[in-house]
Amino acid sequence: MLEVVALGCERDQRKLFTGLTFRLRAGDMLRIQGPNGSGKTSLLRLLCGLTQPTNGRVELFGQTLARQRDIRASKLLWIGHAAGVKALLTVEENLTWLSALHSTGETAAIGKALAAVGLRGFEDTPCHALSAGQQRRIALARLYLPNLPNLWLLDEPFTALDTAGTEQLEAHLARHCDHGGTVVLTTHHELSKRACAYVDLDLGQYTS
Ligand SMILES: Nc1ncnc2c1ncn2[C@@H]1O[C@H](COP(=O)(O)OP(=O)(O)OP(=O)(O)O)[C@@H](O)[C@H]1O
Repeated sequence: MLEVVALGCERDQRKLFTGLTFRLRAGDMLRIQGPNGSGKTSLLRLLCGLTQPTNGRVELFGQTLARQRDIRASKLLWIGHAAGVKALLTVEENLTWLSALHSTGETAAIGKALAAVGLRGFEDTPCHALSAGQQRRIALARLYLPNLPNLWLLDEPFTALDTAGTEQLEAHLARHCDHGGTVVLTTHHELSKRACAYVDLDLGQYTS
């Protein structure tokens, strides 16, 4: 599904990592950890095709990612480290907007996803009136919409979540993998619930 071959990344003429090679299949969960600044976010951006590698390549379903610009959105779901919500839009409007790439945005599905992340009753609340954890939950509600791509790339998804929210997300990610999905996530958090096919990658070991 996703293959990384001899990948290297440089930012501002400074090498972050080199020689990274791995292959992910349906059902795999890859947790990327490493010190601040080691390049975890930079790696996820490479895996999404948002930036291009200095060396090596990323292949999605057997094709170089750079050549798949038009169809990437249908093959992978990316949630960045910022919640990415618009302060003046309501909770429901934000999720409808965030889901536009993958979902039809039907009201019933939006309502179910918001309920799944504990935001029932907040549908009409403008996002500037929410806490950081509640804003994060809007971004994560995308993971409860129907018809999503199987490959999820998540940058620090546990940021600002409380204990119950963290446990629920861990379980949801593990379930997704155990049903044939694939998850790549960056986090400093030790997962207590993992998919059956779980791999830990310490990016600090690839720093030159
Ligand atoms: N837009 C940018 N332009 C130039 N350099 C950048 C940019 N974003 C990040 N960097 C540099 O790339 C390096 C890696 O950043 P990155 O965000 O990938 O690290 P990280 O491992 O995710 O860090 P953290 O654990 O702090 O989130 C950092 O040293 C940073 O200074």
